[in-house]
Amino acid sequence: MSGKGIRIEGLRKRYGEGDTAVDALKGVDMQVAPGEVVGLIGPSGSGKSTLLKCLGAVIDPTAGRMTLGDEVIYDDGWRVRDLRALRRDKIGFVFQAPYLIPFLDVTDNVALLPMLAGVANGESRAKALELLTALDVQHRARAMPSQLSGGEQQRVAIARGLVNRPPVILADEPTAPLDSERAMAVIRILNNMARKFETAIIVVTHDEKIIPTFKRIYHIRDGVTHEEAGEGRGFE
Ligand SMILES: Nc1ncnc2c1ncn2[C@@H]1O[C@H](COP(=O)(O)OP(=O)(O)OP(=O)(O)O)[C@@H](O)[C@H]1O
Repeated sequence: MSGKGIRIEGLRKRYGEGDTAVDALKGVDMQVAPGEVVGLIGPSGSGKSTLLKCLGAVIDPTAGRMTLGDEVIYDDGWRVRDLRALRRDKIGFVFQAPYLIPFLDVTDNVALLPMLAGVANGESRAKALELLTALDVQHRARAMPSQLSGGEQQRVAIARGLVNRPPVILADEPTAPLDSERAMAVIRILNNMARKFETAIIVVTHDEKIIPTFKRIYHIRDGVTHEEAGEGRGFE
């Protein structure tokens, strides 16, 4: 892989200490190239959420190494000073529930992140509209979240995850509440966006509908990942 994308080596996470310690990640290796969408699959308690939280700089790993592009962000300790800026600028999150802010309209829900990063309001809204257009939901730009269908809300949430053009997107069960057709639409969008913006995307999922679409899958069991070729059947 080139210097871009995300790479994890020997990542460990221990919760607690002594007799009650839980080793949730026991040396995870993973790499996702720019433009690639990989699946992360594993049974309950296998460490998926822990891995996403470490990748998203939401919790501290215990040991290992993480590289984002050419930058080492963690090497037995964080190597970036401002973790908030890392989360805001380098990592996009897409969750199972869209978690849109109910009192902001669609455009401002998406524009909020660049605004928080100091981008002028007009420019932030223009960025938001560009993505809403790419996701074919621009006709709802002035609507409030409660006025949208579930699929539209999820597309707005994807726009929000992408608006700062992060090199990495972490998607946690992004299709769980959607029917087959909408789930495929979300996967198609994530793949298109990955290619268009050179984003590395990791999708945690149990969703049997979308698992065959991945070209590569990481299985996590008991805190250890194993890579497998997926069916890569596409998503039409
Ligand atoms: N804050 C915590 N303190 C102690 N142990 C934890 C904590 N969070 C998770 N664990 C433990 O770490 C292990 C991995 O949990 P994790 O939530 O990462 O699994 P998961 O694969 O996301 O599970 P699920 O699919 O059920 O959400 C489990 O044994 C869990 O009990």
